[in-house]
Amino acid sequence: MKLQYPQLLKQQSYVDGHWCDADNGKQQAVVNPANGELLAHVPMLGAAETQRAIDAAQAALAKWQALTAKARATILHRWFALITQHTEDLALLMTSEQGKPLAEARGEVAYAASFIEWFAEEAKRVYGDTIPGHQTDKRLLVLKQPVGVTAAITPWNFPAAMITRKVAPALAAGCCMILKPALQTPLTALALAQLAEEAGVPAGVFSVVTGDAQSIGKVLCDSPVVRKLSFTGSTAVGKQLMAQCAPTLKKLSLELGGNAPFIVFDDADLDAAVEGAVIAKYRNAGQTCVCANRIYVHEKVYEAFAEKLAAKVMALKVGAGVDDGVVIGPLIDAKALEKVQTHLHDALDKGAKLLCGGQPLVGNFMTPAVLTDVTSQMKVAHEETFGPIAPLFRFHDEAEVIAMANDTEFGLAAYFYANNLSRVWRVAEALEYGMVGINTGLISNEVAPFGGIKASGLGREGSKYGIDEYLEMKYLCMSV
Ligand SMILES: NC(=O)c1ccc[n+]([C@@H]2O[C@H](COP(=O)([O-])OP(=O)(O)OC[C@H]3O[C@@H](n4cnc5c(N)ncnc54)[C@H](O)[C@@H]3O)[C@@H](O)[C@H]2O)c1
Ligand SMILES: O=C[C@H](O)CS(=O)(=O)O
Repeated sequence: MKLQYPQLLKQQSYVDGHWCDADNGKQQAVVNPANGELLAHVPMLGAAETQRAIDAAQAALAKWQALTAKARATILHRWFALITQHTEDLALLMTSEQGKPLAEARGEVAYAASFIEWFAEEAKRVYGDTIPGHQTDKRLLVLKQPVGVTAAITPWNFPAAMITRKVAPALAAGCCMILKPALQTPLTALALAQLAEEAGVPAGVFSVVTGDAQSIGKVLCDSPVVRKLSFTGSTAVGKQLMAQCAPTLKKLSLELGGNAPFIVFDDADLDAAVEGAVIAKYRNAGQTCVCANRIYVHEKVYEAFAEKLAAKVMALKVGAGVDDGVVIGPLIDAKALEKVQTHLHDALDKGAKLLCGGQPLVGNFMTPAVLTDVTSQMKVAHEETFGPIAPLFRFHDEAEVIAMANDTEFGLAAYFYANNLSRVWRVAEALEYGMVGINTGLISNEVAPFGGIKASGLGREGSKYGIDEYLEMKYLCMSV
């Protein structure tokens, strides 16, 4: 992996402004999911080092939150500029450790940077309120103040954006943050820390602790100094962390699993719907929390849609993310591939038909698949597949498909294609999800509130709402 700026390949954790190894010298290998190549080693930090990161954050907090919002914004804008300047290196690091095609990795770097730019400006708009007094001698005010020391635990599928979507609002609000990135993708996180240090983020304000998830997570959850935890990952782990945070009553943001329905009505623009389905289904090889997990197509257009989708899917090039023209990279590991194959064969065993793809290739690769005649009896209907399989279900009317779309514990994202305006409003309001894409398969950006309901989590990231997750409200009642 040849970087233009070799200082971005970090093989140490970043605690209290210092690059460090684990106290016991333990390390974890980082491998390329496309070919199993050893990329680097990172330290396996544990409880003691995590506690030091918390202590450093507590020590740095007063000075950091005392800066003006503009002063914090200036540092964040410098961080944004450095990330943008080093896009190629960050994209190569990301593709090497996570597998996504370079074009997607470049896009994620820009997406990740956009949260820093957005919250640099939001920092200056943390407004409070004055409230008309309830008595003539009272003056009432509301202040917004930073939560304090915060922690973040992030997944492997978006190694940059899931981090900046947390760190940016935290630092903008005047908080400090300790981050534990996924073990599979620490290099991108450490490179972001290198650039944060170069941008002038003071020691202790932002630390990156790589290592054993359970022991690091326990220290972060148990510490009364840590006043907030922001987690992105599976619903199962999210529930566990929520329970671990209960004794210290932390503020929580949970961005969890999904099971997105993608509905094609009979009045949809079929070519647009196919284009949207390809993006919503196969982005990041289907390893995205907002991926279309179930595709419902009206019986009148089912065959035409299936044929058009299969033609597009068969043209998607599969291969290593660094290779030209590759659209579908490897899955993150053999276990992920096995789960996707299990979903595929479960559906086939229960009567689904394979229109194209589905073949496992050498290593963690498989060809993107389209399944037809899928029913609610199959695993793909109820579990998050997290891979490149498009299961097509038939439906006959609006009420039926709304009921099927909502028949899940999850509530993150949903999509539908239709042109009748009354139907668009009816369906948008009836879908039980935090986010709904209408005639589009790509909804994620820094300006809109990202998040879900039910088993998909709590809170929102990005948008004007995202910084509230890192603020506390204080009411002042003043006698005059
Ligand atoms: N809602 C969203 O915005 C969003 C975004 C990306 C991924 N996800 C979800 O994440 C899942 C895939 O990502 P994943 O496999 O990394 O999820 P995961 O839950 O296995 O891991 C997520 C993070 O939690 C850590 N972790 C795991 N067990 C832990 C524990 N006991 N204590 C502390 N930390 C622990 C992991 O090391 C990793 O850093 C999918 O369900 C996907 O839908 C959701
Ligand atoms: O996996 C889900 C992430 O949130 C990715 S994105 O925000 O939808 O790009």
